[in-house]
Amino acid sequence: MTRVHNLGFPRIGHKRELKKATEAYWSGEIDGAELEARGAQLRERHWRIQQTCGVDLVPVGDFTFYDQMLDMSCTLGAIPPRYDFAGGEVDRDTFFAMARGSKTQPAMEMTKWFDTNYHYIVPEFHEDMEFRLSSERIFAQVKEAQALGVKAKPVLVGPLTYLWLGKEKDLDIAHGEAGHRHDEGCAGHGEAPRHSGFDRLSLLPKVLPVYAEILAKLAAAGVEWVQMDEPALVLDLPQEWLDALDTAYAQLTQGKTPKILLATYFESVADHAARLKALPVAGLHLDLRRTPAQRDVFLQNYPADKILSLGVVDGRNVWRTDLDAALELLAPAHKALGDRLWIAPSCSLMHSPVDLAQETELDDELKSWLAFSVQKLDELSVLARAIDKGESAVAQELEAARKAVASRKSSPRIHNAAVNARLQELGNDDGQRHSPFPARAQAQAARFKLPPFPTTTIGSFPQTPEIRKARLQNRKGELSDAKYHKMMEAEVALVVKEQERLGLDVPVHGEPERNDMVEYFGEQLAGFAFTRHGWVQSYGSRYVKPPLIFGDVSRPHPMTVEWAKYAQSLTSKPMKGMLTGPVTILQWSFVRDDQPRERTALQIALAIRDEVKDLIDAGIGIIQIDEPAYREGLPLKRKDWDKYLGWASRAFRISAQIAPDDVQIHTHMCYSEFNDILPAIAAMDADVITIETSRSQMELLDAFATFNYPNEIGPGVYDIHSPRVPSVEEMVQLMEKAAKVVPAERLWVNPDCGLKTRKWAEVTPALENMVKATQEIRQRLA
Ligand SMILES: CN1c2c(nc(N)[nH]c2=O)NC[C@@H]1CNc1ccc(C(=O)N[C@@H](CCC(=O)N[C@@H](CCC(=O)N[C@@H](CCC(=O)O)C(=O)O)C(=O)O)C(=O)O)cc1
Ligand SMILES: N[C@@H](CCS)C(=O)O
Ligand SMILES: [Zn+2]
Repeated sequence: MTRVHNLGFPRIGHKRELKKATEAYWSGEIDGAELEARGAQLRERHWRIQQTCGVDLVPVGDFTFYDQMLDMSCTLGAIPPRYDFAGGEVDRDTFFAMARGSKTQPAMEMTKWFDTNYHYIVPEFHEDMEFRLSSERIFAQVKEAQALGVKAKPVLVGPLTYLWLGKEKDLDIAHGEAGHRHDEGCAGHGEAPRHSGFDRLSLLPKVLPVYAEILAKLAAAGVEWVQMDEPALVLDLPQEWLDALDTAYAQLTQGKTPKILLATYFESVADHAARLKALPVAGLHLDLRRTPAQRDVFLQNYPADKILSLGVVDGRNVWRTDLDAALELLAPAHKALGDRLWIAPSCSLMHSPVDLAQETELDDELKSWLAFSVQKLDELSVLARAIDKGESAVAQELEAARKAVASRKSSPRIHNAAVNARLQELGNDDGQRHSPFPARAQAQAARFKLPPFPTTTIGSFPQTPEIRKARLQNRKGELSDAKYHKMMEAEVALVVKEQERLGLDVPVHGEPERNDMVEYFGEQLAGFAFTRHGWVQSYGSRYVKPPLIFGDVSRPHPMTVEWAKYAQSLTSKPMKGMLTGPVTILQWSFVRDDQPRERTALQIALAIRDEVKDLIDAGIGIIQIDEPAYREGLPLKRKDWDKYLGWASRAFRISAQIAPDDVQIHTHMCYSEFNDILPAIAAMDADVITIETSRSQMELLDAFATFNYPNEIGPGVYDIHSPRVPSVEEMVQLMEKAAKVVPAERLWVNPDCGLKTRKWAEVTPALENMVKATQEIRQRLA
């Protein structure tokens, strides 16, 4: 029999119960016992759903109150000394302090999980670190599952991936003497200082005994299979790390342990096929959605003592699976492996929304094209029955899938001749602006007459509970469109007035009308659909609802122009228009899989270009096109980088190209490390880039200087992920540091990112200080 298993189920709950429970706990509304009870309820519900869908082996340990990497750090006792962990079991307060910071200590760093929009808590390592089993959570959850009659397959982050994704830190940082406190809003900061004399791989011999202890305990608890997630294997790992894989798994398979399923996903591991086949583990999992070609490489001489799990249902996207194609992909594997073939989603389903059944507002046709987590598991069950009992046993299901796939292919909703004609017309146009940067800079200086070190912000101002509540009431029909619009206008007026009072040189409208910087645009563009409940976790208790790109993209009407015009009418200063860029919209949406991403990006670029034109026609002279996901879109394998960076920078340029010389185009980036892609950032040719740098103390700018970045830069001087108000002196110092590496006439002053997650009580004094710091720096340096 073909076994169906799952790599992970979304933990957030159908109605975001996890978010509500954790936030209620943080605010003191519920106590720890209630939080645990709600967690247990969610786990039970999710296990039952998976059983009902026919999953034979159910993942356990995929549930966490914050992040699976943080759970692993707690299990291994990898607690940075600054949290004063006394040993024993890691308590809840320590766990959340590591995630979000405490009154006295900064949180741990957070960064992107591979090329997803999920962020994990980065393990911190120091040379003398000791590891010790410090959490019983995984064992307790296994027991909980077993008591419910669930066949549990515990999931652990494997030792190689765990170490690879962590960072060496100086002990003074681990002790909390450096760095700033930040809260749960912190996502993906710049490169943390690395300890030069120590390599985290040297910790492997210390970490393995704890893994061995965990495995032994799981075996004693009657566990048959453990899933070890080793997605780091899809990256370009150094040779010594690959060699360490052999050592690690040789050690972990000694003695009485459960069988190990080593899971890889997000890319191919075909380059390591021989090594992986020779590992003493009991099975491997491959992501065939990303790279179907892996199948044959692994099937060749696949060891007779191993099972092979094939991920044929996409865990990262929302489209219904073409079951015929999946069966075709599985047929040779079944022939070669028989019952040693397992099937699964390509990766954990935590990157997919929970249940399509909740989407009562989507039209039937579109809905028939989709599968969320629950439906994906149903698809696997159909595939298993088709393999085991023949296609006639699931004829109806296969026919329904066939119809849906055919309807999606041929639907007139997908194709828009005008969009394709525009792409055709674009030809190979590289999107260069009319004049090179120096000429543009001159025209812009003459038009805007900005002072040296101009001050600005990144776009959003606090999204207050009142704003969110009004939006919800409007959606429910309890607040009319007119009243909602008036409320948002009042907010814009308040934000503009506050910026005038503060003396900011380039104001923004504050983005109060936007639920999210991508979803807002997705809701207005043709070719996009949006869901009511399609949330996925972005980090901790922060979730996003990615729009669905199902067809050719175009812009039926202006999206931001009225807001920008209104904001401009309130001030004589140049109002900065605010757009999200094509790569970020692409990256943070569920994208169509029937055409290359590049083509979809270009379509979005043309839609954004239309908006840029309308903003310009409305008199807006400065326009920011945000690209925080530019780095995240980078392929996981270096060999694929150039191709991506070529089309990504072109898509950005195409969106901005229409701007005449005296229109200043800004872009903004955050949440990533940029040093390795500076030429591609320069190739975007934005007049000004505002970029996250304050947390790394402007380290990033060294790279900008070395590369001789040609255009203007606003290195963030205020870490908006922290509630802490930076002092004037601190920001002066950061600017002085910046002015040492970038010519003063090319520098701007601004925060690291948007202020939407902050409170006014933090924002106002921080911006006051930022303006004071600028006045000082002008006196000293201008
Ligand atoms: C910059 N970041 C973003 C990423 N991806 C995006 N798509 N968008 C981003 O901004 N990736 C990298 C980072 C990740 N950072 C964040 C930061 C903050 C959030 C966040 O705050 N998420 C909110 C949901 C935002 C949203 O869509 N809000 C809607 C709906 C609000 C809502 O839940 N309403 C409730 C009722 C609320 C009430 O009564 O007060 C309801 O509908 O039931 C809106 O504003 O209308 C979150 O809450 O998690 C995400 C990623
Ligand atoms: N304009 C957006 C960018 C966030 S990355 C904001 O200010 O929130
Ligand atoms: Zn940002």
